[in-house]
Amino acid sequence: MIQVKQLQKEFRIHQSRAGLGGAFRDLFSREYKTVKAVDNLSFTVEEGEMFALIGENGAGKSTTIKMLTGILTPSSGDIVINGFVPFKEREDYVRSIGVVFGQRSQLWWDLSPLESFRLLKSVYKVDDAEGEKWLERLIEELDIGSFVSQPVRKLSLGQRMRCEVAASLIHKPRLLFLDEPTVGLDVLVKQKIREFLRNLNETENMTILLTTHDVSDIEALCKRVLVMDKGKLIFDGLLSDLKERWGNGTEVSFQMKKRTKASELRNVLGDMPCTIEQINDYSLRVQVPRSQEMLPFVLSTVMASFDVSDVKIMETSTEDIVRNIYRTDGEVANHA
Ligand SMILES: Nc1ncnc2c1ncn2[C@@H]1O[C@H](COP(=O)(O)OP(=O)(O)OP(=O)(O)O)[C@@H](O)[C@H]1O
Repeated sequence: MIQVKQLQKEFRIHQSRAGLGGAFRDLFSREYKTVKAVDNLSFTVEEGEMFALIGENGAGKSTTIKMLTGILTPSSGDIVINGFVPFKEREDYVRSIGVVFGQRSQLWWDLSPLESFRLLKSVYKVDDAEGEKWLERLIEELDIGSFVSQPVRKLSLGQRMRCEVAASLIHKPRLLFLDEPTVGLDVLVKQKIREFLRNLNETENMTILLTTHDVSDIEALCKRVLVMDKGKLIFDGLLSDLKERWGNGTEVSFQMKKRTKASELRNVLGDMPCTIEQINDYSLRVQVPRSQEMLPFVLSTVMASFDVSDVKIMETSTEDIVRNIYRTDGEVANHA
């Protein structure tokens, strides 16, 4: 579905000189700096994959999405998506993709989403009977029926975002790009959008690419993750591998029925390489290393030896993982 080979994008940025004299000199000769926003990016994606592109601010995610959607022309390298070269065959290509930019709207502000949907239907020349059935399904699954006839400017962010997702899918594309689709939304709306996307991927085999800063988006939706840093791809693989290699392990909190000291827990866990922290007289936190087999052992040993009233298991967040990758970025280049 997607083939990207040695993709590069450079921007030439004007450098302003300092002070009044500098501004005066700028009038006659300008200084420029070249920024490599995307640097030698290569990856392939099969039809029906749902994957995430992550990285810190300025890593090059938006520039990549803009090249993949045909908005920007690469400085060099190749992109072939669904048989099209995006920036060369834009008109035909955009009929096969849907795009949601979390920060920008594709709905008409003074019209209702429903009117925008109808306009988009005629822009994309969507077949009427089938298109209407598809639209009904989008309205139902995104649960937007109760406000789809109100002007967009009167909708809340969460309501509008669900309408944006519907608008991007009016022409039933094979591929959907979402740039920060859940930014600023509350938990319930996030959940609704995620559920919808999962269902779309399963029932329509739609290929979905997501960029996000919200780690729970990735955990809920994607097995595969691409991590970018300073324009380069530094990891391409399973989220589970990413966690195994760069995660901090698992944190388990035990709430005890009786007063329990960290030293008592240490006695039963023996030489197990985990750290134990006393939270208060009745609760303790155990940091279990990455190895998968250790967690069941810690849980069963502690439960068998103490009167435990509650247990909470917390996995390392993907944000921690990305931070860990950045700390060792010299080493990770080999894993992309
Ligand atoms: N139109 C442009 N002109 C000049 N430089 C640009 C332009 N667009 C992006 N850049 C630069 O390219 C680099 C990558 O930017 P990009 O927006 O792709 O990052 P990002 O990973 O999407 O970041 P964020 O998470 O903040 O959106 C940055 O250094 C940015 O300043």
